[in-house]
Amino acid sequence: QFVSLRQRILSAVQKNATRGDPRSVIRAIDQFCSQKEWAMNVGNEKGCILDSVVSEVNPATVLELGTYCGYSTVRIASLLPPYAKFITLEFNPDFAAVARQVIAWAGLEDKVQLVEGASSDWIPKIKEQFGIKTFDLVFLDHWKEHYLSDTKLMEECGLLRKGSVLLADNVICPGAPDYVEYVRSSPRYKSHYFRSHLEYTKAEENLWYLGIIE
Ligand SMILES: O=C(NCCCOCn1ccc2cnccc21)c1cc(-c2ccc(F)cc2)cc(O)c1O
Ligand SMILES: [Mg+2]
Repeated sequence: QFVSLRQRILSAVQKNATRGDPRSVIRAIDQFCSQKEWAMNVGNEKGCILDSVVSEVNPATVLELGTYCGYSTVRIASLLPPYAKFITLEFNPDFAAVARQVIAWAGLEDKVQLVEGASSDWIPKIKEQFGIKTFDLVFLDHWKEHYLSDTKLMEECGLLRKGSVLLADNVICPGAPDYVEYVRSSPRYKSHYFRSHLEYTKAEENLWYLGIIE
């Protein structure tokens, strides 16, 4: 009977990765998606850039918008200090169900809080629900047309501070032109991009790095 792509990704992890070994989980997903079927994980090339930003920021609080199968969630969680608080938000319950199992296979379920729902509903509730003042790092990888509105919403909710870093995937493909235009022209942000490629392809892509300067 029909097995969804997300289920095939989970099976590839359970078959080829070692329980409790995040790197083997990442490798298993990348092998499956480069050899068998494309999927919208951030991928290894952009993933290495993500790793370097997480290591440099060394965040105590992280928000990820867009869990999907948990690939970037595992990459980020495996680099966080023990006291860190990491919230990842997924809209699609089927993706969230797979992500929970991928995160658990990596042995990182205690490092991550996976929340199901829409960013516009959850962002205003994060402070009281999770006892978080501001985020040191935000990884945007959800609906591209919500990057700008959600960044403004995070500002309004006081979730960002001077020094907060926002990292956005897919600013070229599928693209978030209004977001790029807004942050580039705003004096509040210092922004630059890391040249890369769309996951598992040769198509040009950038990871858009954004530092809040005031
Ligand atoms: O669409 C993409 N991601 C978003 C998923 C839905 O996110 C929904 N979603 C997740 C939390 C969440 C919270 N609130 C609202 C919506 C919320 C996405 C798409 C592509 C892509 C590139 C080329 C193509 F030909 C086709 C697709 C690549 C990527 O790397 C992506 O990330
Ligand atoms: Mg993406």
